[in-house]
Amino acid sequence: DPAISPGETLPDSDPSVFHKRYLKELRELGEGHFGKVTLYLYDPANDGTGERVAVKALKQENGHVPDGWIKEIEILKSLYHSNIVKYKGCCTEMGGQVVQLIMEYLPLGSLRDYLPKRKLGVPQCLMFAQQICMGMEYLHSKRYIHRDLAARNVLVENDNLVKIGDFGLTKYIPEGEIYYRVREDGDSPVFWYAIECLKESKFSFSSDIWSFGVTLYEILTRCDHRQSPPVKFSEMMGATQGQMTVMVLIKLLEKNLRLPCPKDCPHEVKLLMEQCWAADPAQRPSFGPLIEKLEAIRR
Ligand SMILES: C=Cc1cc(F)c(CN2CC[C@](CC#N)(n3cc(C(N)=O)c(NC(=O)OC)n3)[C@H](F)C2)cc1O
Repeated sequence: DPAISPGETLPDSDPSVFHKRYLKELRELGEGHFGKVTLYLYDPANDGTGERVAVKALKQENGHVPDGWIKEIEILKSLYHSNIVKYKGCCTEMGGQVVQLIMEYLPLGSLRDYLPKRKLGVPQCLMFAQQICMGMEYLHSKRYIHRDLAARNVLVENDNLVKIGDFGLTKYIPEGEIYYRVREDGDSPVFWYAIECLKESKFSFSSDIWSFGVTLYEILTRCDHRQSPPVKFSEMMGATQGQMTVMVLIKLLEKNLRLPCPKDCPHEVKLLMEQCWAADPAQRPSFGPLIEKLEAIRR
């Protein structure tokens, strides 16, 4: 007897397996040091009725898949939270020598694309900030540190929902450890880095809190380019070049200079940002208490 009876269809293959031949490139969404994110239509019926997906791919590695890349895919695959972008699957090529990460597509893009156009009020900005804290609290609960929290990596689903959208620098912190040590790489987001990251490349849950403070600053400036952290810090530092920048930035932070308070920033929010930027990592709040504080302020 046939494997399946006439009229019966084969159960759909694994929905997390995406076939290269059905991925139709639409446009590039972003470019990173190690690869890029591209918008595709996944159209197996080949009639344009498919769904749009965001595909992250590494720049062509010579034949082998870096284990850090597999780690990033495994991390996103293991995360289920309303404030974290959804993993959809993978597309493998050349017998697994190239693996692409397939995620849900959020057409409104990142906070940096969205906020300058939408002119939201402070309560809505604080709601977004609170949702970032919820996603980050969940990430930390699984002992991951993000290491690249910034408005450019937060996606907008709609006027009431944002999601952390990229985990390119996320690392696991083993039980009993506090810090993750890395060698510096070229284009680190130094203006989002805590002082101990700049000085000793020591990343921790507390250094994510510092980056959240910078992200909150960005949200309150509505991601106005003229007030962006690189622009603002460069004004405070005067013109610098290359490695000098980090040294001058460290000096400035050691003198307890910080990003200025955005114009319509409530006083309690200013205090909250300054706590996130405490020189001593142990003095910084964690994401749970930040959620409560933001709840109290925005209500
Ligand atoms: C290989 C490493 C690497 C490559 C990169 F390009 C980037 C930078 N990239 C991150 C993903 C990005 C921003 C976020 N979050 N984004 C995701 C979506 C989505 N899922 O819909 C989206 N949507 C959108 O723009 O709609 C108009 N943007 C945007 F592509 C920038 C970071 C990296 O580590």
